[in-house]
Formats: sequence, C-alpha cells, structure tokens
Amino acid sequence: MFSKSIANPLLASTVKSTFKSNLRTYATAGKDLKSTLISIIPERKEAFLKVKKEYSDKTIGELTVGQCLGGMRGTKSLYWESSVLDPNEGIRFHNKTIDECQEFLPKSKHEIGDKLSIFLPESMFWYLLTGQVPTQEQVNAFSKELAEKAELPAYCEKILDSLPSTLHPMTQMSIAISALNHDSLFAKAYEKGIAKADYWEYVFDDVINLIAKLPAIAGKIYQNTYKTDILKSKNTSELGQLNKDQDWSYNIASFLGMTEKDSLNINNFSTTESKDFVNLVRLYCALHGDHEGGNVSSHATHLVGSALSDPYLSYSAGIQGLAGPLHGLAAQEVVRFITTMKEKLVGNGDKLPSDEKIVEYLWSILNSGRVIPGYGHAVLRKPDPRFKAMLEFGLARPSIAENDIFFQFVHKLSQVAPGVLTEHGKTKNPYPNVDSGSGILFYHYGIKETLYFTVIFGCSRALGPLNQLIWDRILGLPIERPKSIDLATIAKLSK
Ligand SMILES: CC(=O)SCCNC(=O)CCNC(=O)[C@H](O)C(C)(C)COP(=O)(O)OP(=O)(O)OC[C@H]1O[C@@H](n2cnc3c(N)ncnc32)[C@H](O)[C@@H]1OP(=O)(O)O
Ligand SMILES: O=C([O-])CC(=O)C(=O)O
Repeated sequence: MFSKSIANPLLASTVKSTFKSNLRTYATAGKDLKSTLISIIPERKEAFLKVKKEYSDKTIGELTVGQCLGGMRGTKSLYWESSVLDPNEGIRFHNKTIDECQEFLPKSKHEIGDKLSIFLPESMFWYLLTGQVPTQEQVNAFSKELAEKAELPAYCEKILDSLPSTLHPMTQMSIAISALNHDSLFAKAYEKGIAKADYWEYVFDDVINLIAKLPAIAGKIYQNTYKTDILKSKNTSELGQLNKDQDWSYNIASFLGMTEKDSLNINNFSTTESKDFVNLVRLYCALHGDHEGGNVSSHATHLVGSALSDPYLSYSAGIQGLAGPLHGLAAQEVVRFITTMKEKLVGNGDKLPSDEKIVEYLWSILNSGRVIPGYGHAVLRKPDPRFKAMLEFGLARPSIAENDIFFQFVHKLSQVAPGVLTEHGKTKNPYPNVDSGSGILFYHYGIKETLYFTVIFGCSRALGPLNQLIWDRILGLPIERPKSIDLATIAKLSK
C-alpha cells in the first residue's frame, strides 16, 4: 500500500525515508518533535527554493472572470504541503488516505492492540508537520509535553469567566485564543528584534503552547456556558481535571466532564462509553485537522500569519472563519436540522419515517430557499471520506447504529438526500460532507448543546493551519497580497 509514488518528487526522498523497507522505519526515532523538524528542514527548504528558483516564471493555471467573481474556486494560488484534496477521492495527508493513516499512526499507549482504539491527533500533527510517522515513544512524550503545557494562564481564565453565557461558544473561543497572544514568544522576540531565519522557532513554541491549551479552553467554555448548575450542585469549580498521563483528546473529554475517571462523569458513562467517547474525540480531531489550504479557516490563519501576526492572533482569525454556517458551523446546523426533522416527522417515535416522507421534507427546505446543511462542498464532488469514517464509527457500535434514531436519520439521509439534491440541480456536489455526521455522534454521547459542537472542530482545526504556519515561517513566505480589480477593469481585460 505504501509503495505508491510520492506526489511531490522533490520531497520523495524525505517522505520515502519514513516509509522505506517495511515502511514503518523511523528516520528520526528518539528525537522530540522540534529536533525531528530541525533534521528535515534543510531538505524541504532546498526543494522549496529549487522550485521557486527554477519555475517562478512558469504558468500553472489560468484565471477566469468566473473565478475572480466566484470565490476563487479552483485557482491554484496557495502553497500547502501537508494535505491535498482530490475532488473525487477526498483528502490525502502527505499522500496517504484516511484509511492508511488509521493503520500506521500511533494510538494511545493505554490502548495498544485494541481494535476499536483510534490513532491520536498528536500523531497526526507530528505526521503533518514532518511527513514522518512518529514512534509510539515519541508520541507518548509529545502527549505528555502537551499535558504539561495545558494549563491556562489566570488572565485567560478570568477573561473567559467574565464573558456572558449567551455569547456564542465560538466567539468565546476566538477571544480566549487571541488573548493568549499576551504570552506569545514570537511577538516578544520580534519586538526585541530577531533574525528572519529564527522566526520559525518562536512560532513553533507558540503553536505547541496553543495546541496544548485548547482542551482547557474548550472545557472552560462548556462549563461556563452550560454547566454552572452542575458545578454548584457538586460544590466544585471544574467539570474535570487534567491527567498528565493521558493524551490530548482524553483531556478534552475530561475537561468536558465526560470521562469515567478524572471528571464528574456528568453523563454517567460506563467504562466502555467513556472509552468510546474519548475515541470519538480522537477520530474527530484527527480527521478534521487539515483539509488543504484553501478552506476558510486554514486560509484565514495563513493570511493573517503572513503579516507576522503571531500564531494566537492568526488562529483566532481561523476560528472566526470556522464559525461561519457555510464552513465549520454547519456541524451545529446539521444537528439542529436532524433533531427538528425527527421531531416534525416522527415526534417522540423511535422508528424512521418512510423515504418518501424524508424526501418531501427535504423538498420543503429547498423550496423555502434554504440549504441542506452537511451536503455539498466547494471542492469535493463525491461523498466525503471523513463522513464515511465518522459513519463507520457509529456503525461499529450497536448502541449507536441500532438504538440511536438521530444517527439512523443521518445514515438514511446520506442515502436519500443525494437524489433530491441532484434533482434540485443546483449544488455541484449532492453528497454528504464531514459535518453531516460528526455532530450527531457527540449528541449521542450527551452533548446536546448544539451551539457548542464547532468548538471541538476548533480544537481539531489547529493541527493543519498551525503546522503550515510553522513551515510558512521556516520557508520565509512573504506577506500575502493579491491584486484586486474593479468591474470596469475586469470588463476591459476580458475583451
Ligand atoms: C467543514 C466544511 O466546511 S464542509 C461544508 C459545510 N457546509 C455545509 O454543509 C453547508 C451546506 N452546503 C453549502 O452551502 C455549499 O455546498 C458549500 C458552501 C459547502 C459550497 O458552496 P459552493 O462551492 O458555492 O457550492 P456550489 O457551487 O455547489 O453551489 C451552487 C449552488 O448550489 C447551492 N447549494 C450548494 N449546496 C447546497 C445544499 N447543501 N443545499 C442546497 N443548495 C445547495 C448553492 O447555495 C448555490 O446556489 P446559488 O447558485 O443559488 O447561489
Ligand atoms: O475544504 C473546505 O473548503 C471545507 C472543508 O471541508 C474543511 O475545511 O474541512
């Protein structure tokens, strides 16, 4: 499976060194993430500079008026290394599919050999950043490093505590992340004066600190917005504690109060449910992390970072983009859509309605000028493989597949809606995207507060844009500044 040729021949030797012989050899075993990165920088830099020098005046595409006025769809104008999206096949991370990543990326040290256990988002971040598969020991150490750096500074907690619980969770998240720029090592070093070649090291440190703090931010927002009554009744100030012997996703679940140990276990999980929920967080976060560079949250992070705004400010911009209903917020819209449809079609019942009734309902939405959330995509033209992976998570667990009517609605919709959307004839892609299934799985495990889902997306999305931000600074990419033109100029140039 790994003998496939590497997409970018200039990077072939780097990536091949990861996968050579039995394809699980680790070129830099024993090193931590930063040292691993340092060892691969020269080769990647050389490849980048070679392409820049030799091909800078070559044309790689044309720009039509339709693209200029139509959301820049299909314009090849962004450099992004860690993932590439094929319209028919879906996302590949360093040329590997989701199924391949599920096989080779390390899992939690506590669940080695467990078939239902999912690989860690930390493993994915390591892989995205370096193109190399970390060893189990490297990931264990990286999880530990993230846990060691997880605590929020007092001022950030205070800011979050001062926000009204009516403020959208995504707004709270972007405020908390941009406030952390108070401690940006990059911003401080820049102010003092550092050489351009050294920028990336400070950006790297900020990125790791930021990723480390996302579980605590997510937990604080959840408890402040929705769970103050529980905290009061239990006479405590936290839904859950950090466990430094556990991974990043486990700690997200714990901070949400949703683990059997280390937290209030607010939904009374059994051991299996607790384990399954943590694995859902791992799967969700690993898969939603990177979707090449042009999506709104990644592009926004990259753009703001190009002005040398530090990683906190840059990713806060990404979070604000993720909070749009056509992008990440679709996760919340889907759950509202599914729960309303269920209520309208079967009330309190626990059996699916007929396909005809669902089709009729979908037409009523479309005829009222609304979109079907979770369907369509700016680039994809086939079902999203990330949706398939989320669906398989539910199908592998009888408590979800057989007993959860909301999940059954999601599954059924994925079979029925493409036909309706095709007949409707507007969308270029009538198939489910990633948001179509993920929220309802969180709903299953007890997160019923729909406005909250995109915060977990916000934890995940840090992996892709922030890995690229480090490379942006390693490679010295310039400030981004495309040319804009007015209608008269467009008309003139088109003649
Ligand atoms: C993580 C993510 O961001 S995944 C995407 C999450 N977003 C959603 O699920 C929201 C629903 N989907 C959509 O709104 C769109 O499909 C988008 C935003 C994802 C992509 O937008 P585009 O690239 O402009 O899609 P496309 O070119 O197919 O749109 C053509 C027309 O079909 C319509 N259309 C697209 N998707 C849908 C849909 N799910 N339901 C109804 N109509 C749709 C568009 O609104 C557009 O209509 P218009 O010509 O009247 O403006
Ligand atoms: O690629 C896109 O435009 C939207 C998307 O699916 C993502 O960002 O995950």
